[in-house]
Amino acid sequence: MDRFLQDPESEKLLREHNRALEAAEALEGMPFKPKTTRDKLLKQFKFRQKMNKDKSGGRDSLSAVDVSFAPPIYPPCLAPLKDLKKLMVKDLLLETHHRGFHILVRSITRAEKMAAVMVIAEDEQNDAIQLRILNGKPRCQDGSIDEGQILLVKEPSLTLMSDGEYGIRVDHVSDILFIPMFNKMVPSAWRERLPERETSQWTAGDWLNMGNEELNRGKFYSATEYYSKGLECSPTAEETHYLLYYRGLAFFQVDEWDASLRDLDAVSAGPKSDKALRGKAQTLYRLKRFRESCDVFTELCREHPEDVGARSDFREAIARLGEQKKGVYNFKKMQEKASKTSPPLLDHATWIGPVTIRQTKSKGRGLFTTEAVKAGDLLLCEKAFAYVTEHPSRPRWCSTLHINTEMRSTTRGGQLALASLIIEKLYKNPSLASTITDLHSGGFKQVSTAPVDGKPVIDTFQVARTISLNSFGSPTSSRADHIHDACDSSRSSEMLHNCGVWPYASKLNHSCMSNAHRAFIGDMMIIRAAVDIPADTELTIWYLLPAPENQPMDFRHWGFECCCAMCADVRATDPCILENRVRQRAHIAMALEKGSSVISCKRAETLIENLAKTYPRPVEQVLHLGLWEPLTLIAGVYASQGQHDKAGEAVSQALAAVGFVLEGSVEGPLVVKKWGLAMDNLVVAWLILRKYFLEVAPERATQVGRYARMAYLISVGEETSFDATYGMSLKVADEPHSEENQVKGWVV
Ligand SMILES: C[S@@+](CC[C@H](N)C(=O)[O-])C[C@H]1O[C@@H](n2cnc3c(N)ncnc32)[C@H](O)[C@@H]1O
Repeated sequence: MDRFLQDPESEKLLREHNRALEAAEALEGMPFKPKTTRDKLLKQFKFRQKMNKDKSGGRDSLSAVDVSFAPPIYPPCLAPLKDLKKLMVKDLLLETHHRGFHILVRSITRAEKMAAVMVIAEDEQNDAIQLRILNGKPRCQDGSIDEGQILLVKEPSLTLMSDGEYGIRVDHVSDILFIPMFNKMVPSAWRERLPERETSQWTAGDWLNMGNEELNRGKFYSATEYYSKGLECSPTAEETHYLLYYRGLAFFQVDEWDASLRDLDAVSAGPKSDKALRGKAQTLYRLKRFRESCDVFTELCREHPEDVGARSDFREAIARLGEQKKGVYNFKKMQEKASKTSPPLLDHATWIGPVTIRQTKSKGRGLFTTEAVKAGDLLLCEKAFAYVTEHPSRPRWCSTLHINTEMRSTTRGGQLALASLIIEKLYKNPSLASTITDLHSGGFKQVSTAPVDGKPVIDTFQVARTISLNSFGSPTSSRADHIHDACDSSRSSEMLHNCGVWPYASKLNHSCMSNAHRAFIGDMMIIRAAVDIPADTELTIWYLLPAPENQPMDFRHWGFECCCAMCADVRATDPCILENRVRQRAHIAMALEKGSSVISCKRAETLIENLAKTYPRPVEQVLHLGLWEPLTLIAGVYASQGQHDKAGEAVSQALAAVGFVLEGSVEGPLVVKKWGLAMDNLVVAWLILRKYFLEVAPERATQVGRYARMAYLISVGEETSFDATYGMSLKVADEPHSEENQVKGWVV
């Protein structure tokens, strides 16, 4: 999740922006009289380019002071180009959306990529203007627009930019068209490279050669335009074959898999048909259509057994199909890969387990079990549809700051980048659009998604709203997070510096009394049952961790109020009692912080008893969540003193407070009859209990150790790394107590 900033600096920025915008709005409809000349605009732009380059250590400026602001919501242009009249820069009106018009310009600088892709462009009358493309860069995957590129903006909006200059702002990717030089709309004065009289005589073969030249130069978009033109010029069967084949390859290179597949599908038997088949299989793989990918690989291997290179790709496709069908993953390898790859994008398939999407009574859709499952069972393992990383070590000045004047908020974080990534992916591959448009969008009024001028229409604001309701922050791996938490209980949101969208898991609703738990390995989300769950039961997760002080949880961002027993109880509880709980917890923490003397432990015990009295209702009716932390804290202190009986007693009480029902003890086998909440340091709690059993009934300790593993499986998503994480600690715990045996960081 993005971080909402409330520091004075951000507040000031928001106020200044609001003032500037109000002043700008007062000028709506006034003629645009540029206060900055063409030369000055160019000079300012070049200065900014240099500053960015310096800040990013000489690399081109993909990072810099990124400030963006969300304008009032407006829909993308739905009109075809033929219905739009042409405008010049001098015709533009301030703070106006020029519905029914378009403007044709030529970039006179290279693009600068900050929060937006920015260029200075001129019209045919040499009037220059700043142009900013936000939320995606469909034609410039590296954020670059070459000098001389012809651009057409549909229904342009002239508005005040964050730097105080007026410019054309493009929020919807479908509102900007990249016009090839040979297009008839391009004025002859701008056609330096390809005079019209020349290209009008070209044959399909000429276009093919020109396309190949562009392909070899790595200008893939440009190449596709030449091949497309060639296909319009009555090509021979052989030329058609090559035009489609190379265009398919070029589309593949720029991640336009829908178009690539269409072309490679149409390449019939003939030269390069083995390569076309391989390209097709790879494209289907990218589209996660693993069954079809395997079918094409099978055909390829049958008809071209000499193509040994295809076999390793085929093996990967088979592995993905296996994951998709059976839900069997090599979690150990996944952990290794996630720890070594940045961003941690893992090449794995999604497995949908015994779950299905159904309508709930009051929460929209939800995810339900299709059969009874046990705590720890895998329910879903999903690959992120889109995922971005914002490293916390990234200096403040190069992190995106987003000002939303309408929502009156200033945020910093990855959601803006995530929205851009998704917009780009959908624009390039319309077949994927419904994955996002089907998600809950909080009642956002959707525009028609029918293509216009042969291109999909993407509403940026709809995607942004959907992302804000369906994306989640995530650690690079829950294991790393788990280790961090166990060593330092002061949980920091800075750990959640990645964010992504997992469309299937997005159907999970929240409950503080959740019965499922999500974990991450890179961009794979792993959902496991946190308790035993009957068939046909709605699964819920935590959107936010339940507050231990039992303050009412704030879900206004998602537009609901949690109705779980704990939240209902908090609402019904006298605020003085809630305040008392906060005070008691602070006193307990202070008592235990002061050292582990007998007196401080005794005082902490008394305070815990007092805290317990603030929960008048029995735990069967409402959990005593606020007791968990103090009880596990004191258990850790007792364990470190070798007082395992007291430690075991405190853990048993802590488990009961969060809903665990244990049966048996020293006399009989210890069995979890009912699982409670999947608390963060549950594993450590079980390990303290295990140590107690090692002292009093060693034959029971193994079972308790299994529960520790189970808690780890639920929390981290997999169990294979348990020994590496806790092995040393367990070994130490099994030995007689001594000061030196404490593994730094672990409380066991
Ligand atoms: C990520 S979506 C969850 C799936 C959603 N219910 C759907 O129909 O697609 C988040 C939205 O679900 C709804 N929601 C989630 N948990 C809820 C709860 N405990 N009570 C009411 N609504 C809830 C809210 O509308 C929230 O904005």
